[in-house]
Amino acid sequence: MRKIIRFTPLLPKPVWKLCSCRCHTGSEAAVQQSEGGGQIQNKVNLKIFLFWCTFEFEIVGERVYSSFLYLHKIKKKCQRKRPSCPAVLDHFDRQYGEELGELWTSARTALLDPRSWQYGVMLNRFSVLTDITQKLQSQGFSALLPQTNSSASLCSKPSLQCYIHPLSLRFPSQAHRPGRLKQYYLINAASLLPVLALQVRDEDRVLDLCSAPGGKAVAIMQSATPAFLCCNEPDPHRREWLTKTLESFLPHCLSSRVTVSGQDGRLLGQTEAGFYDKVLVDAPCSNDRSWLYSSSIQQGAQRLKDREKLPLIQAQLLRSALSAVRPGGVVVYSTCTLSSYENWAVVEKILEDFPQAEPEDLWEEIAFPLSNYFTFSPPPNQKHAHPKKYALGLLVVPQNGKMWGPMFVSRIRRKE
Ligand SMILES: C[S@@+](CC[C@H](N)C(=O)[O-])C[C@H]1O[C@@H](n2cnc3c(N)ncnc32)[C@H](O)[C@@H]1O
Repeated sequence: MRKIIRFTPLLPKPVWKLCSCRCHTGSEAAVQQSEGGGQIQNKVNLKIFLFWCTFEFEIVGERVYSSFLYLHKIKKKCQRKRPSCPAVLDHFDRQYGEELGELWTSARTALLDPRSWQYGVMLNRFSVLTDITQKLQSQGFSALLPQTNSSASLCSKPSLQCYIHPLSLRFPSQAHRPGRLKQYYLINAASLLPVLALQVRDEDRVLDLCSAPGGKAVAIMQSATPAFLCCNEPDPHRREWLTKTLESFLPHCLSSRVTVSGQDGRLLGQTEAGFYDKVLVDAPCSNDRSWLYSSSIQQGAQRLKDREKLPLIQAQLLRSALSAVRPGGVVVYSTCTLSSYENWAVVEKILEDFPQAEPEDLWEEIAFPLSNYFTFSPPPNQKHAHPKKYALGLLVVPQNGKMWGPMFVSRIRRKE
C-alpha cells in the first residue's frame, strides 16, 4: 500500500532532507518532500541524530505500525557516495578475488555500500533494559542469540543479548549519561562470535590481550561473571578509550574483577605464564572495512606496506597467549580481515610451532546454529574438503542481507 506522509522539517538548521521511508511490515511509503514547514502525522516519538538518523513515528490508518525514516543532511558532501581508496580496493581485488572467488564479488559489493551495513544492539545486563527491549521489538529487531534472562542483577544468570534487524537500520548510539550506565553497545554482530567461542564461565580467569576500544570485553562481561578479566591495551590513547568504555558499561562493584593493563601483548605470556583459563587475542589486523575507506591514497599505501608485518605480530601475540593460558585452557584468535595470511596461515604456523596446541572445530557449536545470519567460508585451498573443513577456524564474509563481518575466529586448546 502506498501512503503519502506529509512531512515538514520541524528540524533546526542545517536543513534535513527526507530521503527514504521504509516500514518494517515491508510496505513502502512514499514521502512527499517539502522545503517548508509541516507536520509528521501522528508523531509519537521524534528523535534527531546527526548524519544517518532514525525518525520514529506511527501512522494511523487501517493498521497502526511504526516506521523509520532515514534522514540525511542536504549538505552536498554528505550526498556524495563515500569514495573508497583505489589502491586498497585494487589490492583486495587481486588477493581476495583469488582466495574467495565469487564470494568476493558479492562481499565487495556489500563492503562498497556502507549504507547497507548492519549494526547489532548488544544489551548491557547491568542497566535497566525494559524500555529498550520493548522499543527494539516494536521496531522489528529480534534477538540473535537464545536468551536466558533479561533482568539486571549480578545474581541472575548472565547472558549475551544482541538484537539485530533484517534491514540495515541503525539504532542511535547512546550518549554518555553521568552516573548512569549505558544500556547498549552498537556492534558488528560477527564480533560476538569470538566471545561465544571463548565460552567464559563464572569465576574464570580471563585475559583480553588486545582490548581497546573494549567491545569484546563488554561482551565477555555480559556472558559471565569471571573471577578476573584483564583488559590489555598498549596504545595509551586507545587504553583511555577502553577505560571509558568499561566505565560506561560496568558497575563499580566489578572494579576488583576487571582491570586494565598496558603491556605489549607479545611479552605478557612470559610474565603471566599459565595464569589464565581463557585468553582472547583479537589481533591488530588489516581491518578491511576501514582500510577500504582510508582517508588518503598515502594512508592507504602506507597501510598496505605495513600489512606485510602483521602476520608476524599476530603469530607473536598468539604464541604469547598460548603461554599465558593454563594447560587445558583455551585461546581464541580473531581478526576482522578476510586475508588468509592473517587468518588461517597464522593459526597453521602456530600449530606447527606449538605441539601442545590443538585447534577445535567450531562448526557444530557456532557456525551451524547461526548460519541463517552469517555467511561462512572455509580456507581457500580447502574449498571442497570435508568434513573437517572448518577445523582451523571460521571466516565470516559479508554478503547482501547478511552484512556481518569480515571476522575470522579460531579456538585453540592448550593440551593438559
Ligand atoms: C582489533 S583491535 C581490538 C578490538 C577490541 N578487542 C574490541 O573488541 O573492541 C586490536 C588492538 O590491538 C592493539 N595492539 C596492537 N599491538 C598490540 C600488542 N603488541 N599487544 C597488544 N595489543 C596490541 C591495538 O592497539 C588495537 O587496539
